[in-house]
Amino acid sequence: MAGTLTLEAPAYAAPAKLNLFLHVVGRRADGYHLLQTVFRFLDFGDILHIESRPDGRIRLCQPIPGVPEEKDLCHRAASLLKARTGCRLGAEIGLDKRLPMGGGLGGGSSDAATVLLALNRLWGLDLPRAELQALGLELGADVPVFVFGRSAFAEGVGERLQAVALAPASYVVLVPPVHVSTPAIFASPALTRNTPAVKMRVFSEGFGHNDLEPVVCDLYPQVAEHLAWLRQFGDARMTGSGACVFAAFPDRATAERVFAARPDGMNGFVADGLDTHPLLGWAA
Ligand SMILES: C[C@@](CO)(OP(=O)(O)O)[C@H](O)COP(=O)(O)OP(=O)(O)OC[C@H]1O[C@@H](n2ccc(N)nc2=O)[C@H](O)[C@@H]1O
Ligand SMILES: Nc1ncnc2c1ncn2[C@@H]1O[C@H](COP(=O)(O)OP(=O)(O)O)[C@@H](O)[C@H]1O
Repeated sequence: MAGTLTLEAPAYAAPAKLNLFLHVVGRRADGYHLLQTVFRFLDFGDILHIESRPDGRIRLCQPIPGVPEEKDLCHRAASLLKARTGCRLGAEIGLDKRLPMGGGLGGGSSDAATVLLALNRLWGLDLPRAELQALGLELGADVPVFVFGRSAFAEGVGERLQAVALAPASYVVLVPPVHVSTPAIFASPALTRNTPAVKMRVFSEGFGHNDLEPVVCDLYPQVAEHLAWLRQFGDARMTGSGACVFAAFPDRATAERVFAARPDGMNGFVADGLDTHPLLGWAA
């Protein structure tokens, strides 16, 4: 890895998430949408290398092309934690970006949560999980669930979280070659915002739908095409505000077989669902 990170710099996982369903149940006075969703983590994601720096500087070894350093969610997470705690230490952060950006897989949010969890310990801060979740919410609506660390039913804008048990599953995830703007989809007049709210005790596979999906499919026919292909094999859905689509399979071999049958030029990956975030034990 380039930069000044030592070869021993430990690696921290930043898993992808799927929204198994995503209902828009209302709108807040500030324009943000009230959602109901179930988040599931995957055993595929970005990898971060993080070390504490004694000089107080926060430095990204390999900034993402096109994302200014001060806007990068890793940098913003470290800066926010430092500012709120008055910590004098800094951080050296290397990011091995594997997740497509703006794909609805929560890559940037997951990176931010991993930085919060890792630096909380590396800087010896010992903030409780709930405080890290609240800091995460200032960075983005999807950050708290990654700090929460368990498969979750989420409400509000994603900050009210309740753990749910999910059956083991392997997922085929397809990555259509388009970049969907989350604000543009939420702002669309075509978006329905009145799916009735549900109470969730147990999640059953196949429940619900994604209210953002028809809006994205209208604007980006490639997303509709990827969904149509995957629907030959299972209950395919879009995750988040897209563009990625996924379907669940009971075992890895079946998922691998479906993925191998995809047409030339269709990209994606196969991943297993996780029950807990790899850094779950890093906050109390
Ligand atoms: C749709 C979801 C579902 O998990 O995922 P992604 O597709 O982004 O992964 C999230 O709610 C996205 O969360 P996140 O990506 O953190 O969004 P933010 O940066 O907080 O918001 C981007 C913009 O989208 C709109 N927005 C976002 C969330 C929400 N509940 N209502 C909104 O109206 C707002 O215009 C906001 O300025
Ligand atoms: N570390 C980061 N990784 C990914 N995206 C980032 C990061 N920091 C800032 N961003 C910005 O956040 C946007 C959303 O990225 P991402 O979280 O990957 O998508 P999504 O919210 O659709 O799952 C990107 O288009 C990018 O401009």
